[in-house]
This record gives sequence, structure tokens and C-alpha cells, in this order.
Amino acid sequence: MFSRVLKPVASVAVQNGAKTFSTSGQNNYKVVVAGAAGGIGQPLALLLKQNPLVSRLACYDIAPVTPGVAADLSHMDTPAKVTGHKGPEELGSAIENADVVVIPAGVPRKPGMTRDDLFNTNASIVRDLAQCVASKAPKALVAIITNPVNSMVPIASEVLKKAGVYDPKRVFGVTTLDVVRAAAFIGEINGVDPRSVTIPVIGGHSGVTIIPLLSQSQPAVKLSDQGKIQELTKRIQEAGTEVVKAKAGGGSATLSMAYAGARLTNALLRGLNGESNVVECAYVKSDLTEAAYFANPILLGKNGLEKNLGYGKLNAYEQQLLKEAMPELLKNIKTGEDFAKK
Ligand SMILES: NC(=O)c1ccc[n+]([C@@H]2O[C@H](COP(=O)([O-])OP(=O)(O)OC[C@H]3O[C@@H](n4cnc5c(N)ncnc54)[C@H](O)[C@@H]3O)[C@@H](O)[C@H]2O)c1
Ligand SMILES: O=C(O)C[C@H](O)C(=O)O
Repeated sequence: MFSRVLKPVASVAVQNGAKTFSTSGQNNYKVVVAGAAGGIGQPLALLLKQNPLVSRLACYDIAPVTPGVAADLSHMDTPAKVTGHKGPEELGSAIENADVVVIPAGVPRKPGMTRDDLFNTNASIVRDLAQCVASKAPKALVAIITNPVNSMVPIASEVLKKAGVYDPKRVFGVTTLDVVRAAAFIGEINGVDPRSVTIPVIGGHSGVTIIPLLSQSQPAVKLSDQGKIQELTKRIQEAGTEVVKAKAGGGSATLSMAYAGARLTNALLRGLNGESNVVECAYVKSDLTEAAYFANPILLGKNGLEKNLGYGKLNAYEQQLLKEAMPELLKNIKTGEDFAKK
């Protein structure tokens, strides 16, 4: 059911030693990575440079190395044309005419911190980037990786609302890493290729708000007792912290996040390109629960979110997880909205 990164969308033919890409779809999208010089941004840009749907890749960051990152990527023999944009004065040219803006800009956690501890620094970064999207690419699909995702999506949404260009079908919080992790862990438990595992993860992207629906895993998770199911649930919820601890002050997940971010971006592009049945989990504007934003499987299309697919039937344990998540999710959303309304 879920789409996967770099699913072949255009055939590559070799003619006289030169690679040419078929033009069955539009294959001609501008993608911006805002935060492109960072731990996530660089490998994410590396993966996107290889995506045949991307014709222009704009790398934006405030770091001095940004033009160098773009120059480096531009030597890859894939068609996407790479541009580098450093600092706020070059933000407009990065964002202008974008089809998709992916945002991994902002600070990551260190051991002992929660994602909410990043709010004060990251809120204004996401607000400013969203303001630029509103003026330079109001129709772009915006995918927010920056933490805390649960609060950053409401901020960007409120900024776009204030500017009169908000379309709830075009703003996505990136929760793909939770899905990727759940599939990786289940693949290991079941002794199968993790790419054959389909598992929805719903709610939000922090601690108790991450709700893996293990009862809906395909194939079924090979765990005999409820204690083991609870252990696996906890591991998926705390997987980000597992990486933060292992990196011992050197940041949080970057490589698996770049993979997950490239997968979601590819799905957004495939939807824009008119492909049908493109489904991913993402944190979007929602009326499924009392939370104004909620993650679950969505169908993607030419205008972004085509259809919210809901989350199906929860078992008693998953219903309890949802109940526990709700106060935290509501608090995170309010924090974001209050900041943006100030
Ligand atoms: N959604 C998820 O699943 C997920 C997973 C991992 C990390 N994250 C989050 O992603 C964010 C980035 O993580 P990282 O490891 O890449 O951090 P990093 O510090 O390695 O990189 C962040 C980059 O953002 C840039 N930046 C800072 N302010 C900016 C601005 N105003 N405009 C443009 N760029 C700016 C920095 O210069 C840096 O290059 C963090 O908030 C982290 O918590 C989210
Ligand atoms: O854990 C973090 O702080 C980064 C990210 O949200 C993750 O889940 O890896």
C-alpha cells in the first residue's frame, strides 16, 4: 500500500553513452531543501538529486558551506539542475516557483532533551520559511521535518492562513521515519525483507503521540504475547531517542531521516505527476479526532492530499494509546498555533 523511495517513475535509456530520461509524466519539478547544509539536508539533497522527477533542486541554508554543497551535488551525472542559496537574502530565489519545499532547517536534540525543548529555536525558523513560501510559491507542497513536528505544522499552517494562501491539502508533517522504523523492526522480528512490510503509524511525531498500529501490520507481526507488542510499541515511540543517545551529543537521526524524507518527497512528486494509488502516512490537517492535525495514511494526488484514508479499526490497546496521546497532541498543536498568532 505504501509508496517507496525512488520507485522507478521514468525509464532510463542509454543512448550513445548519454543517459536520457523518458518524458511519460511531467518529470519537471522544482524541489527546495531548506536546511540543505545540515545533517539531514545534505543526504536528503543527495537522494533527491537522483530522483528523475526532479528537474531543479534548490539548496537553501544559512550555513557558509551551502554554495559548496550545491557545487558538489551539481557534479553528479543526473539531470536535476542544482542551485545553492545562502542566507535570507537568497531565500526568495530558492523558493520561487517551487513545487515542493522540504524543511529540515533547525536544531536537533542532544541527550536529555525532548523534541519540545527545540521549540523556541525552531519555531521562528519555520515561521520565516513559511512566510517566504506564502509570497514566492503559495501553491507549493510543504513537507516539514523540523522538530517538534507536532507544533511546526500548525505554525506553518497559521502563517499561510494569515497570508491568505493556506490550503490544508498542501502542508505535511513528515512522520515517514516512524513508518520506516516500524517496518525495519517488524522485518527483523519476522525474518522478512522490511520492504515487504506495510504498517501504519498514526498520531504525531513525539513519544506517546507516535502510535504504531501493529494490529494492522501486513504481514502480521510474529509476536506471541501482548507484553512483546507493548515492548515493540515503546521501541518505535522511543527510536529517535535511541539514536540521540547513541550519537552521544552529535545530534539525532540524519541518514534514516534523509531516506524517509526522500521517500515522502518522491511520493508527493508522484502524486503531482498524476500517478494513482500513492499512499503514505503524514501529519496533516484533520477532522478524524479532536486534534486539528493528525497523522495517518493519506492518498496523494495532483493537488497534494487527495483523500484522507483514516486509520481503520483499532484494537483495545491501540485505542488506549490514542487516548494517552491526545492531551499531548492537543497541547503541542496549541503551542504552535499560539506562537503563530502572536
Ligand atoms: N521529522 C522527523 O522524523 C525528524 C527526524 C530527525 C530530525 N528531525 C529534525 O530535523 C531538524 C534538523 O536536524 P539535523 O540533524 O539536520 O540538524 P543540523 O543541525 O545538522 O542541520 C540543520 C541545518 O539547518 C540550518 N538552519 C538553521 N537555521 C536555518 C534557517 N533559518 N534557514 C535555513 N537553514 C537553517 C543549519 O545551518 C543546518 O545546516 C531538527 O529539528 C531535528 O529535530 C526530524
Ligand atoms: O529524535 C529526534 O529528536 C529526531 C527525530 O524526531 C527522530 O525521531 O529521530
